[in-house]
Amino acid sequence: MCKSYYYGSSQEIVLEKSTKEINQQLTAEAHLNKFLGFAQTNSAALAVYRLPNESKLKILCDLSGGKYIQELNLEDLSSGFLMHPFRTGLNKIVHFEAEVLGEILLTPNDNDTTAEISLDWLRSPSEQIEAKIEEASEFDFSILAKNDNLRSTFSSEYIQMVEEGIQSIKREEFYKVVPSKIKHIESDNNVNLGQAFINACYKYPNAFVNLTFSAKTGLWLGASPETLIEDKKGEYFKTMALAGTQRKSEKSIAETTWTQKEIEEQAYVSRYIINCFKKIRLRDFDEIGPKTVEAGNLLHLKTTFKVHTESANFPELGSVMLKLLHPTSAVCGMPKESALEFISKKEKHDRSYFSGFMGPVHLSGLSHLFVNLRCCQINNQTVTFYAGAGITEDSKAEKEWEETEMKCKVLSDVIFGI
Ligand SMILES: C=C(O[C@@H]1C=C(C(=O)O)C=C[C@H]1O)C(=O)O
Repeated sequence: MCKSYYYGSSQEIVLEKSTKEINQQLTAEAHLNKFLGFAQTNSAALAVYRLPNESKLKILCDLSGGKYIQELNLEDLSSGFLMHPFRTGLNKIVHFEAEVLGEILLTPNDNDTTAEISLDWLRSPSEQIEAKIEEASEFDFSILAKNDNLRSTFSSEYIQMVEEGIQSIKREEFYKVVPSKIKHIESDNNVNLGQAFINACYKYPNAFVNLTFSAKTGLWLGASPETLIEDKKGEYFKTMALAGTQRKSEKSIAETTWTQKEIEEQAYVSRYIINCFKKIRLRDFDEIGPKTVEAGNLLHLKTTFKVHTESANFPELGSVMLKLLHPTSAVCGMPKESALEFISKKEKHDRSYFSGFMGPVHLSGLSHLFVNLRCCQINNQTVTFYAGAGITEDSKAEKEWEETEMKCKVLSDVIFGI
């Protein structure tokens, strides 16, 4: 067995494949379930993810269980995975160090999850840890928190919140707000997380599919369509304005039409991003869109913003923009402060990591953070789905409720088939 690891600076590791493969007899889902069991029994933090349109999934493990970050400064972080809640306070920013890194190649159009799949180490654990992963027992859901006092948001409550949002917009308190809801589904603690993750990878090829676990953040599964920042060192910086939602129909993407309400709703997000650029006097960027894009069974409007880092001469652009962007008007509203105040007053649940952001940092020169959407938290006996919808003056409350139902379905489909 030959292992070869190439480390760059202390902050950054350059990923090179080692030639060692373990346990050829396992399927991809079985590998993932073993890692989950290992992380739980050894108090480690685990992030499994598949970047949009990639065929490889990455497994990242921090044996110390991850660290709390008080003040987020992207440049100070070492190679790893970042989890940031919607609002800090009760929930904290947590960084998982890339101590152990592996990858699995998912073959295209191969829905056969029973196929044997090899795991390649990019950063290998010790022999002792490897043995522990191989021997790991099943993940025990009954050790997770029991959310007895939480219940699903009623449609009547959500509709009332939307109506109140529309009234506030008419009073010119803000232009746009994004109220969210939660939906609990009983699980009997029999969710096959590995299988749900692999299903999501095949079903949502252009999403950021993620499965994370740590005692500090809990257990989350998601398939996000939205980049918050993509920062490729010395090359480019990207962000996107994603908003406006409709169900995918028979029509082709080119034939899809949008109403004034959706066009305006998405334009607010674009304008918000351009305002952030203005604040730092950045004028030289490419603006691509708005274009119609698919996100599972839904369609959105998307504008991509790209900055060539070298010509902009702004080495800390990623960090600076992250602070300015979050929470964007795609998940909060515009102006940010008054929309946030509305959300804090009216929503009865804690958003936790939903509509926060997460993703790999400083891995092969790339930090790619996604807005945590189309996600759920898995607890003891329940799975909690989160979804929101952008409200403008022309919103129809019942339609917005239906939109949140469709968004919850993105993940409930891969977990429960409903
Ligand atoms: C808030 C969510 O999604 C966001 C809101 C959208 C909208 O209001 O149309 C569309 C995409 C996302 O930016 C969610 O998925 O929960």
